[in-house]
Amino acid sequence: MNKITIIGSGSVGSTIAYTLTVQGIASEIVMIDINEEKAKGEALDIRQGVPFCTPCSVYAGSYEDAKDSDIVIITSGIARKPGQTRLDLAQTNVNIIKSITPNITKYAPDAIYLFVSNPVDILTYTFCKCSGIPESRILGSGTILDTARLRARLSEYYQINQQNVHAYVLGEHGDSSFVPWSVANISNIPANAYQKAMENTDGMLIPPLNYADVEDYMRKSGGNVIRRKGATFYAVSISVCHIVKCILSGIDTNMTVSTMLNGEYGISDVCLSLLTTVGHKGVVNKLNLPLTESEHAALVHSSECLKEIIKKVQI
Ligand SMILES: NC(=O)C1=CN([C@@H]2O[C@H](COP(=O)(O)OP(=O)(O)OC[C@H]3O[C@@H](n4cnc5c(N)ncnc54)[C@H](O)[C@@H]3O)[C@@H](O)[C@H]2O)C=CC1
Ligand SMILES: CC(=O)C(=O)O
Repeated sequence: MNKITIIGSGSVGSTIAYTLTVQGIASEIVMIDINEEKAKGEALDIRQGVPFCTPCSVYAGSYEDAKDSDIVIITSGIARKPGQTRLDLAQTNVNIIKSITPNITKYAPDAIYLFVSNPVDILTYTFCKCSGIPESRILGSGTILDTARLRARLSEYYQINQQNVHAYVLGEHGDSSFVPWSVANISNIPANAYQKAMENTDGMLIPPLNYADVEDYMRKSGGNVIRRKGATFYAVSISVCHIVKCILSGIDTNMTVSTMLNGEYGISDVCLSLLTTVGHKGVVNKLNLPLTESEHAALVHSSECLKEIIKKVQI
């Protein structure tokens, strides 16, 4: 029996509920929203498709209904508008997190908390500071979405299955994110050697990968989707369901998610994404990747950008 509570039944929250249901990941899903009618409508719409899925009870509820949840996913807040940065949203969404924290922790003190609302690193940090929940049970989806976008791009570039692409985005889920290319590989071939390896095997000629262009594509992906359809919710929901699936499976899995740093790479008191082992009880370990000097500097820069925001918002 896996019980998941989702706070916020907007595009992201309801798509996560739908995806969890279709993938048969949860047996009970509670949907909470300040707009109760919206939560009821979304839950009903999903529930009416359940006869064709693995049995799952999906319903709109109150905080009390979150009792005994294994995982609580937070998607409530104001979505980023075209042209708006994630960080513009910071104070409004910090206030929402502070208002819901006592309500949800009262009923689900033992849950793992998974943040999606933006700015996700700042909200994850806020919850670490004000909830009393152990840091090992608090994570933000962080750069898992950016990592998925990077892998998608590399897979398109090399025309190879995404499963063969092992590359990560670290730091802020935002403008200061970066790719540690020194640890990126395609089927265990370092990213900078893969193009040569392809030429050797089948004579295909493709230009060498332009790292800056790929990172630019990755960082602009969210904005490009929002410009076209007003919001992003499918890729993030699939990414969040991957995290949930890994937690519930009990098999430790490495992924890029946002957690509180306590001295890793010399950085403390900020939440950002590192390659992190996530398991049944939440955060198991943060991997100490052998970053180059410039990659380490990029990570420190990202932490400083986030700390600037933390200084400006009232937590
Ligand atoms: N971390 C990531 O990779 C991504 C994060 N997001 C973020 O997810 C969040 C949600 O996005 P959407 O679902 O598109 O927005 P949305 O506007 O469709 O839904 C937000 C929902 O939160 C609810 N809400 C607001 N205040 C609340 C409160 N105090 N208690 C309970 N519910 C409350 C609203 O009624 C609304 O239904 C945004 O902050 C967005 O920026 C979106 C995509 C990717
Ligand atoms: C909205 C957002 O954070 C994204 O799509 O990356």
